[in-house]
Amino acid sequence: MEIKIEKVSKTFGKKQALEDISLTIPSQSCYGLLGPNGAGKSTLMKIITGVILDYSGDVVVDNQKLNRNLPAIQRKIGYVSQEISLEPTLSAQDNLMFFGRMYGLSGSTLKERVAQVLAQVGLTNRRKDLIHTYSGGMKRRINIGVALLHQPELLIMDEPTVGVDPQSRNYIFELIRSLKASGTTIIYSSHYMEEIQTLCDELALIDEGQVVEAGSLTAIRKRHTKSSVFVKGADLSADNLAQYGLVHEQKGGFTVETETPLQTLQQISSALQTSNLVVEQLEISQSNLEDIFLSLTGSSLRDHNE
Ligand SMILES: Nc1ncnc2c1ncn2[C@@H]1O[C@H](COP(=O)(O)OP(=O)(O)OP(=O)(O)O)[C@@H](O)[C@H]1O
Repeated sequence: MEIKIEKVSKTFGKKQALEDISLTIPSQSCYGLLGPNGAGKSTLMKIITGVILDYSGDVVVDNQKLNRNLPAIQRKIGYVSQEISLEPTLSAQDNLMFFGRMYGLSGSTLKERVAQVLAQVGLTNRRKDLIHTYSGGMKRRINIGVALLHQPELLIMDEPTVGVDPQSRNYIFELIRSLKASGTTIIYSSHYMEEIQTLCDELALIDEGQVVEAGSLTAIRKRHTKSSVFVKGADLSADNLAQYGLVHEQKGGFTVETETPLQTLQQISSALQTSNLVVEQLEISQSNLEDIFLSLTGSSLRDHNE
Protein backbone atom coordinates (compact mmCIF):
# COMPACT_ATOMS: atom_id res chain seq x y z
CA MET A 1 0.00 0.00 0.00
CA GLU A 2 1.59 3.30 -1.10
CA ILE A 3 0.84 6.41 0.95
CA LYS A 4 1.42 9.91 -0.36
CA ILE A 5 1.19 12.74 2.12
CA GLU A 6 0.77 16.00 0.27
CA LYS A 7 1.21 19.34 2.03
CA VAL A 8 -0.50 18.18 5.21
CA SER A 9 -0.89 20.72 8.03
CA LYS A 10 -2.71 20.46 11.34
CA THR A 11 -3.28 22.95 14.14
CA PHE A 12 -4.69 22.40 17.63
CA GLY A 13 -5.94 25.86 18.64
CA LYS A 14 -2.87 28.06 18.24
CA LYS A 15 -0.47 25.10 18.24
CA GLN A 16 0.80 24.15 14.78
CA ALA A 17 1.39 20.40 15.21
CA LEU A 18 2.17 19.71 11.53
CA GLU A 19 3.28 22.23 8.91
CA ASP A 20 3.21 21.44 5.21
CA ILE A 21 4.31 17.81 5.44
CA SER A 22 4.94 16.00 2.15
CA LEU A 23 6.21 12.41 2.12
CA THR A 24 5.87 9.27 0.03
CA ILE A 25 5.77 5.96 1.89
CA PRO A 26 6.57 3.18 -0.58
CA SER A 27 4.40 0.07 -0.68
CA GLN A 28 5.69 -2.94 1.30
CA SER A 29 8.37 -0.90 3.06
CA CYS A 30 8.97 -0.25 6.73
CA TYR A 31 8.94 3.55 7.00
CA GLY A 32 10.28 5.24 10.11
CA LEU A 33 9.13 8.52 11.63
CA LEU A 34 11.97 9.68 13.86
CA GLY A 35 11.71 12.73 16.06
CA PRO A 36 11.68 13.87 19.69
CA ASN A 37 8.58 13.95 21.89
CA GLY A 38 6.12 16.52 20.59
CA ALA A 39 7.55 16.55 17.05
CA GLY A 40 4.20 15.62 15.49
CA LYS A 41 4.67 11.90 14.78
CA SER A 42 1.47 10.76 16.53
CA THR A 43 -0.56 13.51 14.88
CA LEU A 44 0.63 12.40 11.43
CA MET A 45 -0.16 8.75 12.22
CA LYS A 46 -3.61 9.66 13.50
CA ILE A 47 -4.31 11.52 10.25
CA ILE A 48 -3.26 8.52 8.11
CA THR A 49 -5.39 6.21 10.28
CA GLY A 50 -8.44 8.47 10.10
CA VAL A 51 -8.53 9.25 13.84
CA ILE A 52 -8.00 12.95 13.04
CA LEU A 53 -10.26 14.10 10.22
CA ASP A 54 -9.82 17.87 10.21
CA TYR A 55 -6.51 18.72 8.56
CA SER A 56 -5.45 20.55 5.43
CA GLY A 57 -3.66 18.93 2.49
CA ASP A 58 -4.18 15.43 1.13
CA VAL A 59 -3.41 11.86 2.09
CA VAL A 60 -3.50 9.59 -0.95
CA VAL A 61 -3.54 5.83 -0.40
CA ASP A 62 -2.95 3.67 -3.50
CA ASN A 63 -4.04 6.61 -5.67
CA GLN A 64 -7.26 7.19 -3.69
CA LYS A 65 -7.85 10.22 -1.49
CA LEU A 66 -8.18 9.07 2.11
CA ASN A 67 -11.01 11.45 3.05
CA ARG A 68 -13.12 10.37 0.07
CA ASN A 69 -12.70 6.63 0.68
CA LEU A 70 -12.21 6.46 4.45
CA PRO A 71 -14.20 3.33 5.46
CA ALA A 72 -12.78 1.19 2.62
CA ILE A 73 -9.20 2.30 3.33
CA GLN A 74 -9.59 1.97 7.11
CA ARG A 75 -10.52 -1.70 6.70
CA LYS A 76 -7.02 -2.27 5.31
CA ILE A 77 -5.23 -0.47 8.17
CA GLY A 78 -4.09 -1.81 11.54
CA TYR A 79 -3.30 0.89 14.13
CA VAL A 80 -1.27 0.39 17.31
CA SER A 81 -1.70 3.60 19.31
CA GLN A 82 0.70 4.71 22.04
CA GLU A 83 -1.79 3.76 24.78
CA ILE A 84 -2.47 0.07 25.27
CA SER A 85 -6.20 -0.59 25.08
CA LEU A 86 -7.14 -4.06 26.28
CA GLU A 87 -9.73 -5.30 28.75
CA PRO A 88 -7.70 -6.29 31.85
CA THR A 89 -10.29 -8.71 33.29
CA LEU A 90 -10.36 -10.88 30.15
CA SER A 91 -7.72 -13.36 29.00
CA ALA A 92 -5.49 -12.57 26.01
CA GLN A 93 -7.51 -14.99 23.90
CA ASP A 94 -10.85 -13.47 24.94
CA ASN A 95 -9.54 -9.96 24.23
CA LEU A 96 -8.60 -11.06 20.73
CA MET A 97 -11.99 -12.77 20.24
CA PHE A 98 -13.74 -9.59 21.44
CA PHE A 99 -11.82 -7.23 19.15
CA GLY A 100 -12.03 -9.74 16.27
CA ARG A 101 -15.83 -9.66 16.49
CA MET A 102 -15.67 -5.86 16.41
CA TYR A 103 -13.71 -6.14 13.13
CA GLY A 104 -16.56 -8.27 11.77
CA LEU A 105 -14.84 -11.65 12.05
CA SER A 106 -16.84 -14.64 13.29
CA GLY A 107 -17.01 -18.43 13.52
CA SER A 108 -14.07 -20.57 12.49
CA THR A 109 -12.37 -17.64 10.68
CA LEU A 110 -12.27 -15.70 13.95
CA LYS A 111 -10.92 -18.68 15.92
CA GLU A 112 -8.25 -19.36 13.30
CA ARG A 113 -7.14 -15.73 13.20
CA VAL A 114 -6.95 -15.54 17.01
CA ALA A 115 -4.78 -18.69 17.09
CA GLN A 116 -2.54 -17.37 14.29
CA VAL A 117 -2.12 -13.98 15.95
CA LEU A 118 -1.29 -15.56 19.34
CA ALA A 119 1.44 -17.56 17.61
CA GLN A 120 2.69 -14.48 15.73
CA VAL A 121 3.17 -12.51 18.97
CA GLY A 122 4.61 -15.56 20.78
CA LEU A 123 1.91 -15.81 23.48
CA THR A 124 0.06 -19.03 22.63
CA ASN A 125 1.12 -20.61 25.94
CA ARG A 126 -0.16 -17.67 27.97
CA ARG A 127 -3.42 -17.23 26.01
CA LYS A 128 -5.69 -18.15 28.90
CA ASP A 129 -4.08 -15.82 31.45
CA LEU A 130 -5.88 -12.61 32.34
CA ILE A 131 -4.36 -9.47 30.83
CA HIS A 132 -3.86 -7.84 34.24
CA THR A 133 -1.30 -10.59 35.07
CA TYR A 134 0.76 -9.72 31.96
CA SER A 135 3.96 -7.63 31.88
CA GLY A 136 3.92 -4.33 29.96
CA GLY A 137 5.76 -5.95 27.07
CA MET A 138 3.29 -8.85 26.84
CA LYS A 139 0.33 -6.45 26.91
CA ARG A 140 1.95 -4.52 24.09
CA ARG A 141 2.36 -7.72 22.05
CA ILE A 142 -1.35 -8.58 22.45
CA ASN A 143 -2.19 -4.97 21.57
CA ILE A 144 -0.21 -5.38 18.34
CA GLY A 145 -2.00 -8.72 17.82
CA VAL A 146 -5.37 -6.94 17.96
CA ALA A 147 -4.26 -4.63 15.15
CA LEU A 148 -3.28 -7.68 13.04
CA LEU A 149 -6.52 -9.68 13.37
CA HIS A 150 -8.03 -8.43 10.11
CA GLN A 151 -4.74 -8.95 8.20
CA PRO A 152 -4.15 -5.27 7.38
CA GLU A 153 -2.12 -4.23 4.34
CA LEU A 154 -0.80 -1.26 6.33
CA LEU A 155 0.28 -1.44 9.98
CA ILE A 156 0.81 1.85 11.81
CA MET A 157 2.76 1.58 15.07
CA ASP A 158 3.18 4.57 17.37
CA GLU A 159 6.27 4.10 19.58
CA PRO A 160 5.45 0.43 20.25
CA THR A 161 8.54 -0.30 22.34
CA VAL A 162 8.13 2.41 25.00
CA GLY A 163 8.09 0.70 28.43
CA VAL A 164 8.75 -2.72 26.89
CA ASP A 165 11.29 -5.28 28.22
CA PRO A 166 14.13 -6.45 25.90
CA GLN A 167 12.58 -9.90 25.29
CA SER A 168 9.26 -8.44 24.13
CA ARG A 169 11.11 -5.82 22.10
CA ASN A 170 12.88 -8.62 20.22
CA TYR A 171 9.53 -10.35 19.57
CA ILE A 172 8.16 -7.09 18.20
CA PHE A 173 11.20 -6.58 15.95
CA GLU A 174 10.97 -10.15 14.60
CA LEU A 175 7.25 -9.72 14.01
CA ILE A 176 7.85 -6.52 12.03
CA ARG A 177 10.50 -8.25 9.92
CA SER A 178 8.21 -11.17 9.09
CA LEU A 179 5.23 -8.89 8.34
CA LYS A 180 7.40 -6.85 6.01
CA ALA A 181 8.64 -10.02 4.29
CA SER A 182 5.03 -11.04 3.68
CA GLY A 183 4.23 -7.70 2.00
CA THR A 184 2.73 -5.56 4.78
CA THR A 185 3.57 -1.85 4.63
CA ILE A 186 4.61 -0.57 8.06
CA ILE A 187 4.84 2.95 9.46
CA TYR A 188 6.84 2.96 12.68
CA SER A 189 7.48 5.95 14.93
CA SER A 190 10.16 6.23 17.54
CA HIS A 191 12.56 8.65 19.17
CA TYR A 192 15.18 5.87 19.33
CA MET A 193 17.43 6.10 16.28
CA GLU A 194 18.73 2.54 16.83
CA GLU A 195 15.24 1.10 16.25
CA ILE A 196 14.67 3.08 13.08
CA GLN A 197 18.16 2.21 11.79
CA THR A 198 17.59 -1.49 12.45
CA LEU A 199 14.04 -1.84 11.11
CA CYS A 200 13.32 0.77 8.49
CA ASP A 201 14.10 1.02 4.77
CA GLU A 202 13.29 4.70 4.64
CA LEU A 203 12.62 7.37 7.22
CA ALA A 204 11.63 10.95 7.83
CA LEU A 205 13.30 13.07 10.49
CA ILE A 206 10.56 15.21 12.03
CA ASP A 207 11.00 18.22 14.27
CA GLU A 208 8.47 20.80 15.42
CA GLY A 209 5.88 19.62 12.91
CA GLN A 210 8.18 19.70 9.90
CA VAL A 211 10.10 17.13 7.88
CA VAL A 212 13.74 18.11 8.17
CA GLU A 213 15.06 15.18 6.08
CA ALA A 214 13.60 12.10 4.37
CA GLY A 215 14.79 9.15 2.32
CA SER A 216 16.79 5.97 2.76
CA LEU A 217 19.26 5.77 5.59
CA THR A 218 22.10 5.45 3.09
CA ALA A 219 20.98 8.54 1.14
CA ILE A 220 20.54 10.62 4.31
CA ARG A 221 23.94 9.51 5.57
CA LYS A 222 25.54 10.35 2.23
CA ARG A 223 24.07 13.84 2.29
CA HIS A 224 24.97 14.68 5.88
CA THR A 225 27.68 12.46 7.30
CA LYS A 226 30.75 14.31 8.44
CA SER A 227 33.75 12.14 9.06
CA SER A 228 35.85 12.93 12.08
CA VAL A 229 38.51 11.58 14.38
CA PHE A 230 37.69 10.98 18.02
CA VAL A 231 40.52 11.20 20.51
CA LYS A 232 40.49 10.83 24.26
CA GLY A 233 43.36 11.19 26.70
CA ALA A 234 44.02 12.62 30.16
CA ASP A 235 46.29 15.53 29.21
CA LEU A 236 44.77 16.45 25.87
CA SER A 237 43.28 19.85 25.18
CA ALA A 238 41.40 21.37 22.24
CA ASP A 239 44.46 23.55 21.56
CA ASN A 240 46.58 20.43 20.83
CA LEU A 241 44.13 19.46 18.10
CA ALA A 242 42.93 22.70 16.51
CA GLN A 243 45.48 22.51 13.69
CA TYR A 244 43.82 19.31 12.33
CA GLY A 245 40.24 20.57 11.96
CA LEU A 246 37.22 21.91 13.80
CA VAL A 247 37.32 20.53 17.37
CA HIS A 248 34.25 19.70 19.52
CA GLU A 249 34.43 18.47 23.10
CA GLN A 250 32.35 15.28 23.30
CA LYS A 251 31.95 12.13 25.43
CA GLY A 252 34.95 12.97 27.63
CA GLY A 253 37.22 13.52 24.62
CA PHE A 254 37.48 15.55 21.44
CA THR A 255 36.03 15.15 17.95
CA VAL A 256 38.04 16.66 15.13
CA GLU A 257 36.02 17.21 11.94
CA THR A 258 38.06 16.40 8.84
CA GLU A 259 37.67 15.60 5.13
CA THR A 260 40.61 13.18 5.33
CA PRO A 261 40.04 11.12 8.48
CA LEU A 262 42.74 8.49 7.88
CA GLN A 263 45.43 11.08 7.29
CA THR A 264 44.28 13.14 10.29
CA LEU A 265 44.29 10.06 12.50
CA GLN A 266 47.88 9.30 11.45
CA GLN A 267 48.97 12.90 12.06
CA ILE A 268 47.37 13.02 15.51
CA SER A 269 48.84 9.62 16.35
CA SER A 270 52.41 10.64 15.53
CA ALA A 271 52.07 14.03 17.24
CA LEU A 272 50.86 12.34 20.41
CA GLN A 273 53.69 9.81 20.31
CA THR A 274 56.28 12.56 19.94
CA SER A 275 54.89 14.50 22.89
CA ASN A 276 54.47 11.36 25.06
CA LEU A 277 50.81 12.11 25.81
CA VAL A 278 48.74 9.17 27.07
CA VAL A 279 45.93 8.20 24.66
CA GLU A 280 42.91 6.19 25.83
CA GLN A 281 41.04 6.16 22.54
CA LEU A 282 41.83 7.23 18.98
CA GLU A 283 39.47 6.32 16.15
CA ILE A 284 37.64 7.45 13.01
CA SER A 285 33.96 8.13 13.63
CA GLN A 286 30.98 8.72 11.32
CA SER A 287 27.82 10.67 12.15
CA ASN A 288 24.82 8.59 13.16
CA LEU A 289 21.16 9.66 12.81
CA GLU A 290 21.30 11.32 16.21
CA ASP A 291 24.27 13.49 15.13
CA ILE A 292 22.56 14.30 11.82
CA PHE A 293 19.35 15.29 13.62
CA LEU A 294 21.33 17.50 15.98
CA SER A 295 23.19 19.20 13.15
CA LEU A 296 19.94 19.84 11.20
CA THR A 297 17.75 21.04 14.08
CA GLY A 298 20.09 22.08 16.87
CA SER A 299 18.13 19.86 19.26
CA SER A 300 18.55 16.26 20.38
CA LEU A 301 16.20 13.33 19.78
CA ARG A 302 15.87 12.40 23.43
CA ASP A 303 15.09 14.28 26.58
CA HIS A 304 18.21 14.79 28.66
CA ASN A 305 16.88 12.63 31.51
CA GLU A 306 16.37 9.57 29.27
N1 LIG B 1 -5.35 16.91 20.96
C1 LIG B 1 -4.40 17.83 21.08
N2 LIG B 1 -4.69 19.06 21.56
C2 LIG B 1 -3.74 20.01 21.66
N3 LIG B 1 -2.45 19.84 21.32
C3 LIG B 1 -2.09 18.64 20.84
C4 LIG B 1 -3.04 17.57 20.70
N4 LIG B 1 -2.38 16.50 20.19
C5 LIG B 1 -1.10 16.88 20.02
N5 LIG B 1 -0.92 18.16 20.40
C6 LIG B 1 0.34 18.92 20.34
O1 LIG B 1 0.86 18.81 19.04
C7 LIG B 1 2.28 18.62 19.06
C8 LIG B 1 2.63 17.32 18.38
O2 LIG B 1 2.20 16.24 19.20
P1 LIG B 1 2.36 14.71 18.81
O3 LIG B 1 1.70 13.90 19.88
O4 LIG B 1 1.91 14.50 17.42
O5 LIG B 1 3.93 14.52 18.89
P2 LIG B 1 4.80 13.20 18.91
O6 LIG B 1 5.96 13.45 18.01
O7 LIG B 1 3.96 12.03 18.60
O8 LIG B 1 5.32 13.13 20.39
P3 LIG B 1 4.94 12.09 21.54
O9 LIG B 1 5.84 10.95 21.33
O10 LIG B 1 5.25 12.86 22.80
O11 LIG B 1 3.48 11.75 21.37
C9 LIG B 1 2.68 18.68 20.54
O12 LIG B 1 3.08 19.99 20.83
C10 LIG B 1 1.40 18.33 21.26
O13 LIG B 1 1.38 18.90 22.54
